[in-house]
Amino acid sequence: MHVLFIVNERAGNGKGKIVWNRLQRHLTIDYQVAMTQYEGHGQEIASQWAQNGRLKKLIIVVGGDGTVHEVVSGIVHNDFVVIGVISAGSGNDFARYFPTFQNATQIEAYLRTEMLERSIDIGKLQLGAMHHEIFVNNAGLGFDAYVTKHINKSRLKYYFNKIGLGKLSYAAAVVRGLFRFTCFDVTVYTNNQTHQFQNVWFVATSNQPYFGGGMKISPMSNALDGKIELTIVHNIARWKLLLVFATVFFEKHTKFQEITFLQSDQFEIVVHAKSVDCHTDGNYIGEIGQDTIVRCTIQQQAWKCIKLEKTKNVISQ
Ligand SMILES: Nc1ncnc2c1ncn2[C@@H]1O[C@H](COP(=O)(O)OP(=O)(O)OP(=O)(O)O)[C@@H](O)[C@H]1O
Repeated sequence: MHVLFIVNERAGNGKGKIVWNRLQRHLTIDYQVAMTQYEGHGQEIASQWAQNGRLKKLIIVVGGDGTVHEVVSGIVHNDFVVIGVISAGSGNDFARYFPTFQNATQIEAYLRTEMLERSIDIGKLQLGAMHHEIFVNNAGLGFDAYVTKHINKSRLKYYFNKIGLGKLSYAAAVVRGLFRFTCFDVTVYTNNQTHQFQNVWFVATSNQPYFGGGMKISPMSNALDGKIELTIVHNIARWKLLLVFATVFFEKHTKFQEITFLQSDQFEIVVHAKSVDCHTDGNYIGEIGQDTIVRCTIQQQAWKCIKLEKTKNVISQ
């Protein structure tokens, strides 16, 4: 099997480089490696390499959720490529649910044995008539995307990262956002029903349970079931929203009446606001305008992930 490592050295505030340096010292297999040089490069590398012949191939991503998102975007619906991941990001929600490699020994053992794989669903967001994006883990409209946008722009991120306190820039952006963010109204159409929500903080669309770096926001999500779950946080006081963020780590947030969960294989979400921020898998993708129709669908068994026999990850059980 041909093996390509796609490495984002910048992932996890430089963790990608450290993890790759350590990993490559222990690799004894034949492999190719490509370093991502800019945003979107992971998708370009993966799609070019995947076109190359009809032999089975393994791409191992060294990076975080954003890099996995790009690479899977590049190979979706390609039957010859299997994806493995070595986590080196900040949030690493992918690794909390899907099986991942931990070291070179495990990669080499995988290549020596049956090389099991599993076909996984992917979410798709169609934003208006033109733009569409996939999501491996989740996508979001509203507060979480707003926070992501401000972290990306923030000078604080640069300084905090320099002194190894990258997570503080996230906390600072959340607190700032709590006071500045403007809520919006949303209409959701699904299964011949219409749901109206006022004063919405965010709408998360999930293919797997984890979100935002370890929050199990959508406990019923399953990346094999052909369904997407929507989590809508609405009409909630600022202080109570903080409580939601605190309780979500213990799955107690499901008791709040201000959180609505919906499940289906397709949704139409219409945002009633001048502009609302969006992300897919934590990558900021821009703003949508007043009354844009966001169509969210699921494509079943759209890409292949490694299957490991002995792992604690949910999807392997
Ligand atoms: N050489 C590069 N320079 C700058 N940005 C890059 C480079 N290579 C990749 N990127 C971008 O870096 C972004 C962040 O990477 P990634 O999501 O893997 O790390 P992370 O944000 O630390 O982890 P997580 O998403 O798990 O929190 C990706 O969306 C990708 O587009």
